Amino acid sequence: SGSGTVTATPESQDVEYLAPISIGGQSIVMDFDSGSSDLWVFSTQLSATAQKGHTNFDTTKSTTFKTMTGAAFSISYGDGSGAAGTVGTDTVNIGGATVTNQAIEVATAVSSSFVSDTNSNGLVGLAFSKLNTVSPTQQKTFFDNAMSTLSQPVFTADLRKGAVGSYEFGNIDSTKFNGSLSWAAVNTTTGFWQFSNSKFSVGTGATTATDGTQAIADTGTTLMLASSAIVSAYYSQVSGAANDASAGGITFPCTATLPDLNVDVGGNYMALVRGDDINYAPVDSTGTTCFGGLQATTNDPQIWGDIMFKSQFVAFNGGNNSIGMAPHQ
Ligand SMILES: N#Cc1c(N)n[nH]c1N1CCCC1
Repeated sequence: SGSGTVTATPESQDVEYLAPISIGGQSIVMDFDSGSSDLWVFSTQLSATAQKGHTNFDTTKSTTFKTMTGAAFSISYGDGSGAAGTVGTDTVNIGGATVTNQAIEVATAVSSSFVSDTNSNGLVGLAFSKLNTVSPTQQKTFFDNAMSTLSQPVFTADLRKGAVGSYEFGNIDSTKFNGSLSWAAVNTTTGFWQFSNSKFSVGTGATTATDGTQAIADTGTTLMLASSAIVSAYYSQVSGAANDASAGGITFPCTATLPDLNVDVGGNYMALVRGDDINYAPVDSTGTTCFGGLQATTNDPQIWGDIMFKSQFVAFNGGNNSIGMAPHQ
């Protein structure tokens, strides 16, 4: 109902951005992910080992939780991580925006990377509901459920490099970006917030066309995974950049000057990704070699994650299936 805003806090090295939600009155810090569509949470039904260090949702302590008999979920992510469990409904409140019958996916098993990341206690999936994994009856995302009662059918991501930002539902705060938003059509067939990317330029260089590539806006991915055309053109302008097998991707001297990257979004907006944001982090404590925030993927669509969000304020419009961007204020 109305609107709601929560603070988005980066984990160390901006690996992911976490925000608090309330489930049946229990406050739980979650990873907000515009690249998936399940709301699942650590629970007291997990093994004691898995629960250790986490906030674990306890269905027995919620007076509003209702079991969804016979329902189950099982989700696996591109990085090999995953979770599975049972399903119920409860009241979810995110910064004031409330859904009373939200499907809550109660984890009974989670993969090791989730267990070890004790800052995060589950995910809030914000992609389209067609990707939700609940069976036998697919469930809707929080945003899908909230849309009809939000002041506007939108949510926004204001993510910052090494600093707190915000997620907002139902309102677009124009004090958070420069100028006006540029809107692009979203292709909803894949279930992602997917748009066309037809060209790019590096620094002040010439614009290069890309043949019909697409990209998704994915807050649940740390880096910006782009086509090899973009990535090779970009790093050709960075002296000392090279693929570094031991680091698992392209690295460069931490002293390198990184140009800005301009990427087309939907054919009518060149989104600037700051070179400074593409210097992701040193690969080790010596601070000599740095890991690129821009890495190559053969995946189509490309997966534009948090590195892009650090330069661009992003609005997701579920009313007309469009995505809006503008440089942060
Ligand atoms: N891999 C991956 C991935 C993605 N593309 N969006 N969100 C992801 N995860 C959320 C929690 C773990 C991975």
